[in-house]
Amino acid sequence: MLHGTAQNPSDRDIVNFNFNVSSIASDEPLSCPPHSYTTHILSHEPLIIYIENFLSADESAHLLKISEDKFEASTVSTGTETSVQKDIRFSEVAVIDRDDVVRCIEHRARAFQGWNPDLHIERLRTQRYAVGGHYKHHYDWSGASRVADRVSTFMVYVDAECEGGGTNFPRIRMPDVKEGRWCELLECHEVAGNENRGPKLGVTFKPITGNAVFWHNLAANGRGYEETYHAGLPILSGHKVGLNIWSWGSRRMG
Ligand SMILES: O=C(O)CCC(=O)C(=O)O
Ligand SMILES: [Fe+2]
Repeated sequence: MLHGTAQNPSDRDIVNFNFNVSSIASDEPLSCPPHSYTTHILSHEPLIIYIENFLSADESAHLLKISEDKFEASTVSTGTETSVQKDIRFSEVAVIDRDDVVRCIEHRARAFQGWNPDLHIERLRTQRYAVGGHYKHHYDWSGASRVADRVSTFMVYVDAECEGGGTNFPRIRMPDVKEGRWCELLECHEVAGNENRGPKLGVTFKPITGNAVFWHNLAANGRGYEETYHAGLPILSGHKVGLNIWSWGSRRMG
C-alpha cells in the first residue's frame, strides 16, 4: 500500500493504493484494430512528446458516449480532506468502464512506453471543462511514497471545441519555432523584434481533438520533475474533454 499526501488533488482513491486492486488496469491480451500516430519530441529532460492522432475519431466519440452519465464534480484533496474547490479545479471527471475500446487505448499507452512489465495503467478518466473551467498549476506526481508514483502522464484531447483551454507548462522552454510545425500545436506569441532574445520559458499546448501530450513525471533517480508543473488553462468559449492516462511504476530514490 501507498500512504501519504497526494499533491494531485483528484486522487483520493489513489492514496491508499495497491497494485492488485481495481484502480489499476490489468493487461490481458486482446486484439486491437491497427492504429498509427505521429510523434514529435518537445523536450528530452524531462521527456515530453507531442502525439498527433493518438485517438481515432471513433475512439473519441466512444469515450464521450461512455462518459456522459458518469461525470461528477472534480475534487481536490489535501491528503486528509477531499472537497470541490472550483478556484483550483473546475471540471467534471468520469471514471470510465474498461470495455474493449478502452482497453485498446490502455494497451497503446503501454506499448508506447515499451511494454514495461513494471508499469501499471491507472483506471482511465475523462475530464470535462465548460466555459470558465480550468485546473490550476500542479504536478501529477505526488512524492508521497518512496515506493511508487505516477511515472508518466498522457494528457489526451478527446473533444476540444474551445478557445483557451491549453495545457500550460511555465517551466519548459519554447522550441525553436522558426521552422517546422510547432506553431500548429503550441501557442506561439511572436513579438516583433524579439528574435534574438533566445528561447522563451513557458509552453502551452493547444487542445486539438485526438492529439495528446506525453511526459515523464520522474527522473531516473526517482525525483519528481519540478519542470512538469502544469495547468489546464481556463476555457474562454466552447468546451474541452480530456482523457488522463497515468502510469504507475516504482520510484527508485537515488
Ligand atoms: O486539462 C488539462 O489541460 C490538464 C489537466 C491536468 O493536468 C490533469 O487532469 O491532471
Ligand atoms: Fe495534471
